[in-house]
Amino acid sequence: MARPSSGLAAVLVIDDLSLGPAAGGVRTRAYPDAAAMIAEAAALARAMTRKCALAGLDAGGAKAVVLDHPGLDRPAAFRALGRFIAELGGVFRTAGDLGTTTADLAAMAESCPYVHTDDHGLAEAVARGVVACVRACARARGRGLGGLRVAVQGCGAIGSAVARALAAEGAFLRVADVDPRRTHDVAEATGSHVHDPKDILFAPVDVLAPCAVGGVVTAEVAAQAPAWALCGAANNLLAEPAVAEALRARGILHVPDVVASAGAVIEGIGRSVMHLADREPLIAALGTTAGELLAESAATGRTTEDLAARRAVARIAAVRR
Ligand SMILES: NC(=O)c1ccc[n+]([C@@H]2O[C@H](COP(=O)([O-])OP(=O)(O)OC[C@H]3O[C@@H](n4cnc5c(N)ncnc54)[C@H](O)[C@@H]3O)[C@@H](O)[C@H]2O)c1
Repeated sequence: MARPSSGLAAVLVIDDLSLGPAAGGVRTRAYPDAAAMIAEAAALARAMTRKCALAGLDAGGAKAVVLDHPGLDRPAAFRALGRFIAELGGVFRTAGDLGTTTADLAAMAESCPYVHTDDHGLAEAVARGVVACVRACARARGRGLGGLRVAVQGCGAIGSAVARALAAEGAFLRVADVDPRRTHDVAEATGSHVHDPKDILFAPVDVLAPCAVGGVVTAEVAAQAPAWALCGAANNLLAEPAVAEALRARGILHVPDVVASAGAVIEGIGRSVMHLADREPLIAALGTTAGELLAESAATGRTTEDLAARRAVARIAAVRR
């Protein structure tokens, strides 16, 4: 959609509605062209479909992306986007994502009841899910979280919550952000070691927890990272599908991000659509799902990414019958 007067140029992809209304955040970025916007929205919407299906939510997947550019009149643009989403009548339930501010969400919510503006507790919900999944990796190696060495990439909303939650469980952390102030604040709050953001994924740790941007786990990371587990909250972590097999072949335990990062959507959809008084059982179940995927991968030789996708497709197919 485009609203030239406000500078709004946005793409909304609704991937699947079989399980319920489609959930997905609004991402705001300086995309190079329309094709890049469509490609990212489609990939993230598909990931949301799988994330909701695997988390046991009555929701499908979607994603909106907004072009960040010098001519963007943010209040007017996000108000227009809110009106557009309101016209859809509730098939798209949204919240924040990278680059979208609290003020942007508030502007959308002026005329749209389907915007989750209260981000209180969402990052902590993601962090509890990540901790449950890191615990599943540690268990697979006969370990606990105490003394586990974890590298956390990104010290934003999610990375800082993940670092706090893992430190509280006794893990030893290395943290890195391209913003040194954020790194410093998180390191100080959690007693963590500050690591160079350029090579945090090659740090000498047990577990990598990328919580910044997607696409960071490249073939080179899969081939050379010293870590034996990968479990982060950034969406669409793998740079390309083939990386999943490279990780498996090296024996790196990989919890797909559609499982590890589901805490926020469980909190949001669990509350607003499913009216669950207590969302914790679904968040705790992420760790169970992670453990099952790791065990099934070890038994079958399939990647956890492939097994997770199959599980999601099977749940959706069952309701379509
Ligand atoms: N916010 C949510 O509810 C939610 C839920 C699930 C998943 N996620 C995903 O988690 C990730 C982080 O989201 P957030 O809300 O914390 O965003 P954020 O903008 O608060 O934080 C992202 C941080 O990553 C840093 N960063 C960017 N590139 C980096 C790099 N190469 N190395 C190190 N640091 C880098 C940024 O400086 C920033 O501090 C995103 O991929 C997002 O899609 C977010």
